[in-house]
Amino acid sequence: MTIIDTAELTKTYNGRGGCRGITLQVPEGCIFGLLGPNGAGKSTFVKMLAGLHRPDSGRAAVLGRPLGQPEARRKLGYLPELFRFQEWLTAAEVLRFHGRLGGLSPRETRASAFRNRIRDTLELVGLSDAADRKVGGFSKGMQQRLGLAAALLLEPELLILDEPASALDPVGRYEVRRLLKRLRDKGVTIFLNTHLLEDVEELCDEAAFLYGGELLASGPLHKLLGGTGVGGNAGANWRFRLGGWLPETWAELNDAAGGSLSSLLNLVEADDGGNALLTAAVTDREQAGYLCSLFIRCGLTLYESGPERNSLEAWFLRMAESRRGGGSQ
Ligand SMILES: Nc1ncnc2c1ncn2[C@@H]1O[C@H](COP(=O)(O)OP(=O)(O)OP(=O)(O)O)[C@@H](O)[C@H]1O
Repeated sequence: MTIIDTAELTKTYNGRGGCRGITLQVPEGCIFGLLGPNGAGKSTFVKMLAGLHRPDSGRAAVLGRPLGQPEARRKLGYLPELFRFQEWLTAAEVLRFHGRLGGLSPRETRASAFRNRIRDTLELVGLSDAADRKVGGFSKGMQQRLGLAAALLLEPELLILDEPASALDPVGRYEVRRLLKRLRDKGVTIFLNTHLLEDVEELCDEAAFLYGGELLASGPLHKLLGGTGVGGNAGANWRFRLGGWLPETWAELNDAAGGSLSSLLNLVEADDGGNALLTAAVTDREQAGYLCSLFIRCGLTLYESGPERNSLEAWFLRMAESRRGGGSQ
């Protein structure tokens, strides 16, 4: 099922800025990253999805229903880019208030099931100890965690997060990444607007790139990166550091793989000590895992295997540069 489906969606501010003609599909159960430089139109697009901005033109459906319909909004969790909470309330009280905003009756928000839900949600975002503290005394990172808790509170099917980790320290970012992966595993679709490319690289199955209010590219991440030829070989997006490499190793690996290796794998460098760096254009993690098992079967030591670092950054810069070169701005 397509969870977000837009066609030529447009919103400008008195004819300026915003975003124009955005046609985008987000499949169910994925983490989708929205990328683009400052002022690209990302937040404008996200606000339309969340029902906060009315489009000037175009069509969109969220969770199978037209934008802004209460039925779809009930299944949607939203963390805005700029949030402010009632400083005089405690964290638990803020969430109870969000329960009311989400359509629960006063009785329902006082029920023990909902109190437990508040407790569990605060635990999910690492705020258990702060449940009864006033939000006015929270650090920015704690407030962002509370914002995430508010978005998660009513167990949404779609989570729209506008810069969810911008105020978090490295541990907080790691925890949020882990939480988002767990939610995806449970079937929640996550739409992520972020400048943190390492988060996109690690989390996102698909992504879109906005520039100057227009959509320049969208699709599965490995296809987007592959299309630009970023990396050691055309489309390389995975790297392996190996030990025990000998001059005859390549031929052995190729035999073990049935002769199909050169279209997939690229030997970037190998030294006399047997250390080798290889890159590959893999289509998914399973294919990277297959290569790892191949290396081990051939007696190599696998020191490192993971996404090619900075490939997304290189892609991002190229996309922005190509557009600037094209004189669109
Ligand atoms: N309320 C507003 N009134 C007038 N112009 C606006 C308003 N909100 C956004 N814009 C303009 O629309 C364009 C897109 O802004 P938007 O905030 O959607 O971009 P963004 O990609 O989210 O940027 P950032 O990464 O800096 O948050 C910008 O040129 C911005 O100045």
